[in-house]
Amino acid sequence: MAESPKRWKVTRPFQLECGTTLPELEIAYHTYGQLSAAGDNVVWVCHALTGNSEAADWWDGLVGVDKLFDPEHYFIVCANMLGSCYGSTGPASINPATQKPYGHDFPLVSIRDMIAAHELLRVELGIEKIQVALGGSMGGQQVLEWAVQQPLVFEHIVLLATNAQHSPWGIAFNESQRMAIYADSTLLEEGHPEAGKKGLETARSIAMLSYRSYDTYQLSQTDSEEKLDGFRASSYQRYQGLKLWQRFNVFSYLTLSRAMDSHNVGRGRGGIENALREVKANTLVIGIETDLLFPIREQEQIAKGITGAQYTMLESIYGHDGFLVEFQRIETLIRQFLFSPEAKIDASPSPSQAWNVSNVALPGSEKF
Ligand SMILES: CC(=O)SCCNC(=O)CCNC(=O)[C@H](O)C(C)(C)COP(=O)(O)OP(=O)(O)OC[C@H]1O[C@@H](n2cnc3c(N)ncnc32)[C@H](O)[C@@H]1OP(=O)(O)O
Ligand SMILES: N[C@@H](CCO)C(=O)O
Repeated sequence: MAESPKRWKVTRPFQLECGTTLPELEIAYHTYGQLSAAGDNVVWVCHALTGNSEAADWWDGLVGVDKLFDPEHYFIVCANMLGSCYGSTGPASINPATQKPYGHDFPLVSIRDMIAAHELLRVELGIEKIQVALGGSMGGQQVLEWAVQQPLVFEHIVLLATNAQHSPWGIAFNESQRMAIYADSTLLEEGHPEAGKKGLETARSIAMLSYRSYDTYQLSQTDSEEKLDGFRASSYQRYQGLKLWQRFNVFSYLTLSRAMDSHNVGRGRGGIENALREVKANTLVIGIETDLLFPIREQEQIAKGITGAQYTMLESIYGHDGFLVEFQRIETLIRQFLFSPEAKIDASPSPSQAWNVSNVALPGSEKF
């Protein structure tokens, strides 16, 4: 990370939905800009599974000087989610009871627990209203859950490539990744320098198949010469696994994938439709045509359930990861939603474009 997050320690016990209590809580977060005297310039970004609180880094097309969310005008907050490994309390944190990292003993956390932590921080920062909250994937799950819980806090929400309840399909992907992690016999080996490495690498490789699409692989990983073995797509899978291992904690990965599975805004609220009716924010829902993991019918369901919500679909070859990559087109959609609300964003998906594959360059494709 280019800039270290701020850290706020909550020294009282933090009750989790599963019934366990964390004796204390630390929240790592970034802020950009200043809260206005009227408190009317807050933008809150929720990051996705392996993201962090440095929104101006991983979403630099949207957050930063001269960007849509410019710190000159907005007070932008992004907090590392509970259970992650980028500064907030998670499996890599020291368990006060043992004075050792929680590791595999870290309790089950839910999306609602993450929102409880965000809520503590919101109050600590003196924020009463959030003008715009936005997030994709697991970040969108958090924003939606929060807007259901605290309808009066939010003016606008933007939900990208997300859902109201994590699907059996999504849970199955997550379980397959957890199976890969547990199949690595080094995972719980104390003192092993690379405990869980092979498992996490394999999990990321499986996950990539759900984040991209046939066309992304076709475009970036087609071999230029005929061969029997040693294909580009194979080395890409291995590299993506290694890259995650180098920046992530395997126990956080297990924790966060379980938290994602727990997501259901309808739980204990009489179902999803009832829950979505609670949302009062002006809402924009963005789906990605090629998203295999959170198919667009999930975003259509959210948009149909929230009164007055607008829905639009992005045509993109990036699949689910499009919410991290297609920031220019996302910026245009959000700008229109926020500043030209009278020009309704087209809610009906337009017919698919035929992609001219030779014209599309993917990051990294030139190197292999
Ligand atoms: C500390 C941190 O970095 S946290 C960063 C914040 N992270 C997040 O917010 C999580 C979400 N982000 C992501 O998931 C990703 O970063 C994305 C989706 C935005 C982009 O994914 P990327 O992996 O960067 O892009 P892509 O899939 O095109 O892969 C490019 C990489 O694969 C490499 N690559 C491409 N083809 C091959 C191949 N055949 N074999 C081996 N490596 C390959 C490229 O050289 C490039 O490597 P680099 O990342 O070291 O430069
Ligand atoms: N690429 C994203 C996918 C999950 O939305 C991540 O690693 O967080």
